[in-house]
Amino acid sequence: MEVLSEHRCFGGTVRFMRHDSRVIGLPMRFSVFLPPQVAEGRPLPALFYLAGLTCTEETFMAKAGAQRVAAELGLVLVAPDTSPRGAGVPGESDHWDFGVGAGFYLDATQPAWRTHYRMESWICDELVELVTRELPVDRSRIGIFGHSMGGHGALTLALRHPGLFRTLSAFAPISAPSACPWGIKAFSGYLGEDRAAWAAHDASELMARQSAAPYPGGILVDQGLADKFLGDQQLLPERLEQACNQVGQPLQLRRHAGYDHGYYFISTFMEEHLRFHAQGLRTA
Ligand SMILES: N[C@@H](CCC(=O)N[C@@H](CSC=O)C(=O)NCC(=O)O)C(=O)O
Repeated sequence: MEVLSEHRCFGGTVRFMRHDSRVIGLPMRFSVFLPPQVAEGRPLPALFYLAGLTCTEETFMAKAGAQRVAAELGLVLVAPDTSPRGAGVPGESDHWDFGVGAGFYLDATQPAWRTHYRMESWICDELVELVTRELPVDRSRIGIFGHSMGGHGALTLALRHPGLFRTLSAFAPISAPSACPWGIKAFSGYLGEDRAAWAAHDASELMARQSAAPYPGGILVDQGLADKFLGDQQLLPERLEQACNQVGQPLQLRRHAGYDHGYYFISTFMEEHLRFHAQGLRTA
């Protein structure tokens, strides 16, 4: 693991990191925030944040305003990049919502993409292993959250890997990707036309298949009502709400008048998400 840069922040440290990923077959970047409590020498709870389309490992650290409260709560923050970079797939940078910056947190199965576009295995296998080995992180107390495409990632990775992430929340997640233009484009490209394969990466469909509530302590989702992408039917939070109701999964889906899709919205509610996770990870 190589430290690319390091910045003091609220008594802790923001680090930008790169490592040679075995799973992706390329160097991958991520950022971490280590709170001041690392000096106490005990493993700390950690939160993985998955960012949205066009973002990098820097977006969350620079824009979400999470470090002050994470420093107070003693939470390590980990923010992975949103796709492989330099895979060399023809046309991979031609679209802002597919390819580079748009890995959709799944392992692609289609020939052009499947060698390098393996974001699910990178995060759930390699990165969790790496940060728990190299940083003072308690593997039994990891939570996950994310925004938009990253909200889809947080929800699906949590549901697909029971027990890995103890707490779960999202900002304006793509809640039913099989039924929205972004998801249909990404799933067709990465997974092909088999709709059963899509369902296994669709948060609402995964939730509807649960036999019991996977997060009995609840899931927190915030959604702005002035979000352009909500109006464009890209997010479909009502489908997640319906699936949660169906299986008895407690969901706090908070709809906020006037807020859009961007980081002004995210930073407004960031503190409440951090406290929600810290509370859940304390009792984990
Ligand atoms: N270029 C796009 C807008 C891209 C965009 O809004 N990305 C969002 C995530 S959208 C879903 O995953 C984002 O987080 N952007 C980073 C930011 O700093 O706001 C367009 O032209 O509409």
